[in-house]
Amino acid sequence: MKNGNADVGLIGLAVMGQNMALNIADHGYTIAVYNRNYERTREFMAHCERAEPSRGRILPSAELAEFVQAIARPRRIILLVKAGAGTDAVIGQLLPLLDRGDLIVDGGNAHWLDTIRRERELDAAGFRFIGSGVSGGEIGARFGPSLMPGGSAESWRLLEPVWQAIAAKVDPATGRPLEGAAPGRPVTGGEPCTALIGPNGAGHYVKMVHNGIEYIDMQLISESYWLLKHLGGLEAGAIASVFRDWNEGELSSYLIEITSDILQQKDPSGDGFLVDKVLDAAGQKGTGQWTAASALEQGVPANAIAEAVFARALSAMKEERVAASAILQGPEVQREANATHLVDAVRNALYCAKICAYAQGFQLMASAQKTYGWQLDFATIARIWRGGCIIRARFLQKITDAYTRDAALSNLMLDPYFRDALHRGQDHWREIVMLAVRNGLPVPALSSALAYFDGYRSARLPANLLQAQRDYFGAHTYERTDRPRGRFFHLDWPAPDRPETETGT
Ligand SMILES: NC(=O)C1=CN([C@@H]2O[C@H](COP(=O)(O)OP(=O)(O)OC[C@H]3O[C@@H](n4cnc5c(N)ncnc54)[C@H](OP(=O)(O)O)[C@@H]3O)[C@@H](O)[C@H]2O)C=CC1
Ligand SMILES: O=C(CO)[C@H](O)[C@H](O)COP(=O)(O)O
Repeated sequence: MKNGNADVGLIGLAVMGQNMALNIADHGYTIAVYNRNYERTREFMAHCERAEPSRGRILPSAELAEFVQAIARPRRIILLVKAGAGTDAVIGQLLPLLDRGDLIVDGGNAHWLDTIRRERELDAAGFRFIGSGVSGGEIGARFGPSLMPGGSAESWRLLEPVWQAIAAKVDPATGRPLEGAAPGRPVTGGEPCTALIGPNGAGHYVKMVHNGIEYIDMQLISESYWLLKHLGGLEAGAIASVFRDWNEGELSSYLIEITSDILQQKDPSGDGFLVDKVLDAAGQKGTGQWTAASALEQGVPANAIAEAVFARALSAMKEERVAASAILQGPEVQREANATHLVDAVRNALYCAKICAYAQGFQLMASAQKTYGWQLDFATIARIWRGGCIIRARFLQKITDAYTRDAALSNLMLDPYFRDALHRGQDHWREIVMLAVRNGLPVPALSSALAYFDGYRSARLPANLLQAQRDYFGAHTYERTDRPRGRFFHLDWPAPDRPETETGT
């Protein structure tokens, strides 16, 4: 195949692809672009002509073969197309046009098992493949996303300069994102929010867990808003101010910041605040569900993350809930007299639950790495989440510090900083969950995170009875507290004298 001059190629010019192409061009690379539907390419180029200083470095093609020919070898081709069948279709069309050694980078939200399969198949056919998580939405793709690549070290060497250039940048000491990028003027300096996560599907797995954490973070914030609204009697504009204050402290994060902005938005087509008119039915595209399913498969108690997925599912049953609300009764909501205290207590509850949510996400990755033969560096993962991605937060610096102190930390909650924060905040957290329960306000994320905290810190749980029940009806055996672990016993429950036998190890 002919060899062109473009440094990089990109396929898929929907919101993510357009913005990443511009980001790459702003960093001085010449980039060939292609989209299945050429009309989208035409509209994109028209926009570039109007408004983009780097337009001269963007080379559109109407035909896939022409696009491939425009790229210098070994080619680096980024896919930002609909995950799943769309990605396989594009790879299938590309392969006959490529040369051995060319690199395909899938930046979509792919399922990690698909990425493992694609990497194996492409490697066997002599091509290179990287599955890279991309986070930050439209603005991140444009001015600096967090990038989580998975693939071989050899493939990474080809991609690394581009990924390091376009990734979000943070101040290495404080972890604060470097702001101020504009079209044609990317930020300079700072530490890039990207690193090779591991081989094959590791990058996409970590991106999936990022999204699982995103789900629970958003659900916790939404529950906090709901409590301030119903128990505190605060209107959206007042809650926006509360979140603005919180964004100055330990809760400071992109999601808190956008929440404040959303809450202060007036309805553009009516009276009052927009948030009060947005239908309470949340969508989802699958990454949260994959995270919860993976946690179940791995046997990792990521109950709060799963609750966040279920909470979206329950919200989507809007008509059924409306019908049920006329039949099923709960308590009358009693307003809290001391709004200042309520705000403080909710802030502490949110922070404590957030610690648990991240602890669950990191425990899940720690388990998955054993299953898939990866060696994940959790300090690095936290480091590259400090900027660019949806869950970026001041908090991520604390997680980086925790895993830097102890790379083998078994649970984030055990790190001294987070342990002390949980100890400080738990009284308020319990108070808030009790208040919510007493008033019939659903707080699945705040309460399941608390159950996780209490379960994890319990030396003994009622599973003694549960295991005895299993032995009773299914001869599933039990271990004894007065014998070493790994020795199993069975009681002959139906026998009149109920003898106990040791069944082996
Ligand atoms: N939106 C977001 O905030 C984020 C998205 N992502 C991921 O990035 C990827 C791109 O996302 P987004 O920009 O939102 O776009 P979409 O996920 O909506 O995908 C649309 C793009 O995929 C192309 N496409 C779909 N099916 C095919 C096919 N069979 N063959 C060729 N092209 C196809 C479309 O081409 P056409 O115009 O011809 O239909 C279009 O360019 C997705 O995998 C998404 O999961 C990752 C992080 C954030
Ligand atoms: O990856 C993303 C952000 O990190 C995408 O915005 C994704 O679509 C979010 O998931 P969902 O649509 O299920 O809310």
